Amino acid sequence: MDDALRVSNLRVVRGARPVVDDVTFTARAGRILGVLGPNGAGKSTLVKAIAGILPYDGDIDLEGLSAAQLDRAERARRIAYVPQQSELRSPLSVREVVAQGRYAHHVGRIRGTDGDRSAIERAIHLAEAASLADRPFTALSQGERQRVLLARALATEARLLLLDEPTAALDVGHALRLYRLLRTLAKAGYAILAVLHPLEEALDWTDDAIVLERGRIVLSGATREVIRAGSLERIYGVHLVPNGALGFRLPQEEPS
Ligand SMILES: Nc1ncnc2c1ncn2[C@@H]1O[C@H](COP(=O)(O)OP(=O)(O)OP(=O)(O)O)[C@@H](O)[C@H]1O
Repeated sequence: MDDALRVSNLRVVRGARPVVDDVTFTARAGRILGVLGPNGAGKSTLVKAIAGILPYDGDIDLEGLSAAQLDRAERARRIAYVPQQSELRSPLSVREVVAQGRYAHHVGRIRGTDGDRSAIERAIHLAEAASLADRPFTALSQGERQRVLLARALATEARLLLLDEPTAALDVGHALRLYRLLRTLAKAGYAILAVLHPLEEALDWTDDAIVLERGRIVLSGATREVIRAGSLERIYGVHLVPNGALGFRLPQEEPS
C-alpha cells in the first residue's frame, strides 16, 4: 500500500533563509506521527507547506499522487489542517466556520447537500462543539476556537489530518478526549500528523515521531525510541529524570 503522505527533500524558505531543509519522511494510514522539536525548529512551517499554505521545493506525495499536480479543491479534500490559531476576523457563526470544511466538496454548486450538512453536524459533535454551534466564532475562548477548528478539519472528511499543537489551549479533559478521538480516527484508517510540545503526550498518544532541529530531521522512528534517545536531551537542553514518568530537569538542578 502507498504511504498516505510521503515528503521528500522538502525545503521551505521564509524571509531569506531555509527554515525547513532536506526533510524526508513518510506518514502511514492507521498511525499517529508526532512532529517534535524546540521552538523555531520549523514544525509549523513544515505542516503549512504540506497543507499547501506555503510554497516549497521538493516533493509531497499523497497516496502516491504528487500534491503539486492536484488542484486546490482536490488537495483540500485529501488534507485537513488544524492551525494553531485562526486568522478569522469576520463574525461567522461556529456552524458557518465548520461549513468552510465542505467548500472543496461543492465546487460549482452554491448550496450544500444533505451529505454536506450531515458531515458538518457529525464533525461538530466529534469535536465537542455542539454547545457552541450558534455562537459567533470570534466571541469564543482560545480552547473553544481550537475545538471548532478541529471540527472544520473533520468536516472535510480528508483522510490525512494535520494538527499544529492541537491541545495547546485545551483543558486536560478535552485534551485527553481529543487524543482518544485521534486514536479512533487512526484505527479507522486516517493518517495523523500532530505537532506537539509535551513529550509525555507524544509518548502516550503517538506511534512514530520525527524531531526537527533548525529545520532538519535529527531523529525519527518509534516515539518510544526517539524519546529515549540521549540526543533528545541535547536538543532540548534538559536531562531526563531517571525513573520519572517522563520528567525532565534543567541541567544545573539536582534531582530531588
Ligand atoms: N513569516 C516569517 N518570516 C520569516 N521567518 C519566519 C516566518 N515565520 C516563521 N519564521 C521563522 O522560521 C523558523 C521556523 O518557524 P516555525 O514557526 O515553523 O517554528 P516551530 O518549530 O513551529 O516553532 P514553535 O515551537 O515556537 O511554534 C523560525 O526561526 C521563525 O522565526
